[in-house]
Amino acid sequence: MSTQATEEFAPIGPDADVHGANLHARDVSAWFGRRKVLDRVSLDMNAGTVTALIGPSGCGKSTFLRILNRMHELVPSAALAGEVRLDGEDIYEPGRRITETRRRVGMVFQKPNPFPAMSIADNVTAGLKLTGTRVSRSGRDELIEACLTRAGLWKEVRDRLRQPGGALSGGQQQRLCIARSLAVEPDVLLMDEPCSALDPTSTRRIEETIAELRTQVTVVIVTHNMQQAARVSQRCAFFLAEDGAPGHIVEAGPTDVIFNEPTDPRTADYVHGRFG
Ligand SMILES: Nc1ncnc2c1ncn2[C@@H]1O[C@H](COP(=O)(O)OP(=O)(O)OP(=O)(O)O)[C@@H](O)[C@H]1O
Repeated sequence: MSTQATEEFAPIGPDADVHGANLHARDVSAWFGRRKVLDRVSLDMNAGTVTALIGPSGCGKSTFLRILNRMHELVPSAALAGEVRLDGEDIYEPGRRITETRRRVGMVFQKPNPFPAMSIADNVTAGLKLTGTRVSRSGRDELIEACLTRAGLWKEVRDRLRQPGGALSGGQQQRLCIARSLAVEPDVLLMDEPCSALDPTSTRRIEETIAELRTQVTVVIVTHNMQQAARVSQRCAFFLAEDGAPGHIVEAGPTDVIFNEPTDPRTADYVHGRFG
């Protein structure tokens, strides 16, 4: 598969104004009860970069993603080892507030999950209460417009901001969830198969949104869709869990290398659809 960047997903120039944080995982292992599901995963996810996590079902991609914003520990039997640094700071350092990490590292899930009865506008600002952020009425309107614009939804909803979020299409709901994540000004946006419940047109729209977000926030995306990984990401990590062993990274690097000249034959077999 060729991974030549199209004009739409062109590389950012050296002078581009890049926001977002650098996220570094070092030797991350994870368990559910006594079962080890991830083994010493190390990965750099840098600002200005969309990093795609790829690999067969059950190899630990979602678990790894959830470790990056401290959601893994919500499962009672879950344990982990290793280090995750957000711009150099250990997010698991004792005493660090989980809410602050979750504000800085947002998450968009597989199934769009807006508050269905809440208005589109209120959905965008729903996260502000959780983070204790206060905004004036005019500031709030500006924030709603800015976030919906960044999520690529503004033009479609600007005349119906008072309508419920649940009245939007699936693809629009997912962009509303992206807008809601952006409202708390995260440094990193984690996306767990954000398009798997969407039709091809909505998928394309979300991919355009990801391309636009790239300079604003560090993006890490789990996807089963190889074309999507090739289209949206600049770096890729291939996860594998072989014969019941815990998941690990076989190979990580620039997306065009992973797709066109990977080092490991298992990577080539996976990206070319020969297994998984
Ligand atoms: N809450 C949980 N309790 C126990 N085991 C779990 C839990 N969540 C995931 N697992 C197990 O951890 C392993 C990794 O799962 P994970 O969902 O991270 O894989 P994945 O690569 O994201 O899979 P998929 O692509 O199918 O979403 C799997 O064996 C799974 O069964």
